[in-house]
Amino acid sequence: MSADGLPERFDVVVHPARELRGELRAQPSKNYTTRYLLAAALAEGQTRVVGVATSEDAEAMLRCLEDWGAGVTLVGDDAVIRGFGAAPRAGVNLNPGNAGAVARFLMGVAALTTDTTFVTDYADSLGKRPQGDLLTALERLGARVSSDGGRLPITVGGPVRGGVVEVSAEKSSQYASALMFLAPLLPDGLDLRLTDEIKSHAPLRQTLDTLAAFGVRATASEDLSRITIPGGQRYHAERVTVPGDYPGSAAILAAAATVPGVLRLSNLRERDLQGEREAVAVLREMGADIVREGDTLVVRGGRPLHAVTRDGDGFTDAVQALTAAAAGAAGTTTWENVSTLRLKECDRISDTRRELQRLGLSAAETADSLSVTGAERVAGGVTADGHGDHRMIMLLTVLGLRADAPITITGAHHVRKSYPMFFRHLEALGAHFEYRPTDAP
Ligand SMILES: O=C(O)C1=C[C@@H](OP(=O)(O)O)[C@@H](O)[C@H](O)C1
Ligand SMILES: C=C(OP(=O)(O)O)C(=O)O
Repeated sequence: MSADGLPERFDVVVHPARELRGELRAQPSKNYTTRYLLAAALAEGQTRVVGVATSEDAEAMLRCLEDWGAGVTLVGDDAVIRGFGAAPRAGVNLNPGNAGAVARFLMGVAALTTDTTFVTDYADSLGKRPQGDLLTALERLGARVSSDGGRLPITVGGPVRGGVVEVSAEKSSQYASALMFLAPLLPDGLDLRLTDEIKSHAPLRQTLDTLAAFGVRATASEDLSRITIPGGQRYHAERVTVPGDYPGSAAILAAAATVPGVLRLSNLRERDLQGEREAVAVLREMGADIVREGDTLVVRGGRPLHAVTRDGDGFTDAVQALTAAAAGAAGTTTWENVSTLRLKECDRISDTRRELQRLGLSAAETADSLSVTGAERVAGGVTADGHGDHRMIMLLTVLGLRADAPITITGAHHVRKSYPMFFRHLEALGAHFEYRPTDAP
């Protein structure tokens, strides 16, 4: 059994919920957890990271940082990190699990070592995701890079001095973020030129926010196409606190908006650089009753919703949760400009369209958009594929809560990648699940 009391690997049976009612505290942010832990390890001395996430991605970052020589002590909900500064241990094999941001950020920093090799057990997920744009930028800086056609396993080695370098931001913002973490520790720093269409601006601003929190000077053009970080700097922060997680909360908010009841969800600060805070505005635009009381959102569920058309790139990690709400909204909802969704843990455009259709919903896709036509009822009584993707599992779960008959989701344990307490949180609101152990990975 795992810490959440659930089987190590399981399929979940989602029973329809008549009502969701109660209070929850949003879990710690995945994006800020990975950033603060890495920055703390790049500092010399000790940093307390208050309220870190306990997800698989957080554990992956902690594991890799320890392998690189950081001291990690978990004290209650906090992680106390003794950093290795600009000298991660050389000759190490790092395993980032299935965590894309962890893998990318560490591949950038690996230019501080003579050689670091990155491997993964998730050949069909992280192993398939593209790394070429980051590797090209690292090679332009003089790093030695070897890969399997731009995919893991990958070895990166320095030293590099820094300077002017271009990096494409069209497939992922994580490549640029990776170089931003490396930059201040290089002799010459980095003058980053982000090329092609820049996607996922919000995580780039979260990276800038993290550098500032650790005393690192950086300047960026308003459109983020140019980011300049002087070299010879040091990371330093005594203590940082991880804010609440908007991407995972978007699934809870979608559930609360589509099922009758009242939810109070706290620990979601109004001023926050996570793009997925926009999920609140989108749900309101759809007709949901959501009121903010400071850092708490109050949702009164069950109101009729209507479709919207939105550019989804600004809240990429909330698109699937919002799709679950859109599946019950009158009309056809379209998320535009979401091509990067094809490059996540699964192809979140085609695989989501397929699962929606499997549940009897009308859905469509183009190269960079996903649409769903809402239906008053979802029949349920089917087994859906979780695709090993935490956000697909959350989408399907929210649909199951509203279905006429139970929905079974395969590989539901993969929700632990970002939200280990997801099912327990919904149970606290009155949802009912069955957990069926499985030998499937
Ligand atoms: O920088 C980050 O922490 C992240 C950036 C986003 O990825 P892309 O930049 O690839 O869209 C997001 O989907 C991911 O969950 C986390
Ligand atoms: C894609 C995600 O994360 P990552 O890119 O870090 O794997 C996500 O959290 O939805």
